[in-house]
Amino acid sequence: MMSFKSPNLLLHLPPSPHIITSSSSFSLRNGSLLFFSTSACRVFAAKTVVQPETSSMEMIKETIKHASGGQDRVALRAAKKSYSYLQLVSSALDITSILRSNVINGSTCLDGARVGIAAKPSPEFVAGVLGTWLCGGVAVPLALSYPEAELLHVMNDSDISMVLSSEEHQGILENVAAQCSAKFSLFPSVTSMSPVTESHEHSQNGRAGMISNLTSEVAKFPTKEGDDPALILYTSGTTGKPKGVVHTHNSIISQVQILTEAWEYSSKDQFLHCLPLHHVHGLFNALLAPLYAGAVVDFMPKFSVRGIWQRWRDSYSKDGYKADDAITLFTGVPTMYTRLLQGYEAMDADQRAASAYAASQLRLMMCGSSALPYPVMKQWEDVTGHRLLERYGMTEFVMAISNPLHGKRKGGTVGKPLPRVEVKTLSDEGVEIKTGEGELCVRSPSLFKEYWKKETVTKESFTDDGFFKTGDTVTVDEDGYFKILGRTNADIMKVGGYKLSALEIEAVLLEHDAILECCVLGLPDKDYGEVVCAIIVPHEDVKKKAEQESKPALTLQELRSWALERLAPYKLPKKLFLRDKLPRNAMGKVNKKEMKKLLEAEAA
Ligand SMILES: Nc1ncnc2c1ncn2[C@@H]1O[C@H](COP(=O)(O)OP(=O)(O)OP(=O)(O)O)[C@@H](O)[C@H]1O
Repeated sequence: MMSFKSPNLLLHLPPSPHIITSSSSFSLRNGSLLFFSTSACRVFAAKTVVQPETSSMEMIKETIKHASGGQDRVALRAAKKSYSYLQLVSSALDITSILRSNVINGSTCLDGARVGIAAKPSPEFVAGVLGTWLCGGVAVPLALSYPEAELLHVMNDSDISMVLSSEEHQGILENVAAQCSAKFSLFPSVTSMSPVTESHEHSQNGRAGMISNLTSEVAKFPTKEGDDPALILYTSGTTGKPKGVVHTHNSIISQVQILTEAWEYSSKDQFLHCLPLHHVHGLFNALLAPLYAGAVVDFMPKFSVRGIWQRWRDSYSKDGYKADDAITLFTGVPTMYTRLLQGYEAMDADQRAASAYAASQLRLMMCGSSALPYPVMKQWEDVTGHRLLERYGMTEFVMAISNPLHGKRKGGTVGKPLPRVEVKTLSDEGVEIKTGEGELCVRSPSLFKEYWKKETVTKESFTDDGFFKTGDTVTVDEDGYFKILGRTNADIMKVGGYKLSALEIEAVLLEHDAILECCVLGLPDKDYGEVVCAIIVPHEDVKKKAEQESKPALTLQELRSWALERLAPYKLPKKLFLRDKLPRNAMGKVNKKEMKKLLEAEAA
């Protein structure tokens, strides 16, 4: 019996038959099965739940055998072109040829060799990851915003054998590849659908031919187990130097199934995607899980406030019109919603009405990666009617806790554990606690395997019973909803005898009319250990008015007397810095460790 390592080669073929063989070591229930075909191939999604250690070669072969009929479905949209599941798989197979001839002299298995993927969100990126998995490699999505030195660190650390790059990034990547003795190739371009193929139904004979090609092509690839590495993602480095987080085929398939189930992703969904792909938010929540469910992913590679509102208005209009390619799902980091609200406020009355209506028609809007400030959540709800679904995740386990799709979404919390995710809270002494503040620990089928080449750090990150220690301080409310108080070593300040959450203070300060953005952190103090310090970006109009009057947009005294009614005295900021903007990374996060160093240097 042939088995295959990549459960992630998932494409959608409706109407999909139920595929169960007596010889299969898996069962098909509620998820979806991604599925590849030959150069004339296609990816299918069949509802399934994969048991651990299942090989997807079996599923692919069985799916091919039973597949019949159906259209050439759209998987992706990018730059006004559509790409079918079939075309993606076809390109993935082209990529296997490049990898095989460059990395392993024509043999079939990369055997865990690392392949750097350098492309903006595009069909090339997806085909690159799928092609790497298909021939036994480990995909390493590269951060395109990284300067050369950081790219070199990541590529040397993960010991990359080959880089696949788009033309746009050829200059820098060819150079870095040469410095770390990795092979380099440009992506072959992915053919887009013509308007004819977009609506064309393949004949039964045509499909039979494709399926038979697919079967023979796929059968040429080697067996790998579900616990083999499939993906290395580098952490953002908020808490230290970026570490390579190794995910396996099993952890990936588990996560996409968990998300599909929790948020009811389906083939009826169309996801507007505008996040980077080297972080879990953009890669799993907005790409792999929707593709697994057979949805369409619509790439907008650069976040654009105007572009997003426009895309929603093109999807729905107040006279009841709904476009065929209407967006149903959206996810973003909190700062994106802040910017979208600013864009909304700058519109005239008619455009506001049209925009608010269009946004209200989406099925689901989600938020995460950092704390969603309550004022932003409230304003978004007032404008669009959507209470944002806030969830909590991390590179090491992707998503673990979420507010519900149906049921109460509680502001200021991230909800409850997702299906099949176990959590516990440990006190400073390492004892499990049911109330009060402590470190969140997570055990889930989506947990990573290890930090790349960091055996000791990996070991230290887990409890004896296999829970991953997140480094985040949390509390649980009376209904079992989790509240993230922040990174223990960056957001939890020790002031006098108190442990204070910077995130809690930030949420309150953001309610001040003059404050657009803020960051709270503890600066060293000889009397109190640390003092609360607020770095504030004032609203543009407040800033302009203050400039005209030759005074600061906000003084520490004004801030403290306003906050006195809302915060305990020991939580009031003792230092205030006004800034034009906050230094944020690709996921909208402020690196507080870096920020502290800068402020300390400034104060010295
Ligand atoms: N909804 C949320 N509310 C508050 N914090 C969140 C939320 N979602 C994610 N986070 C924060 O983001 C962290 C995970 O992000 P990521 O894995 O990118 O790590 P990082 O902290 O940004 O970088 P590094 O691991 O390199 O320090 C979580 O541990 C948590 O602190």
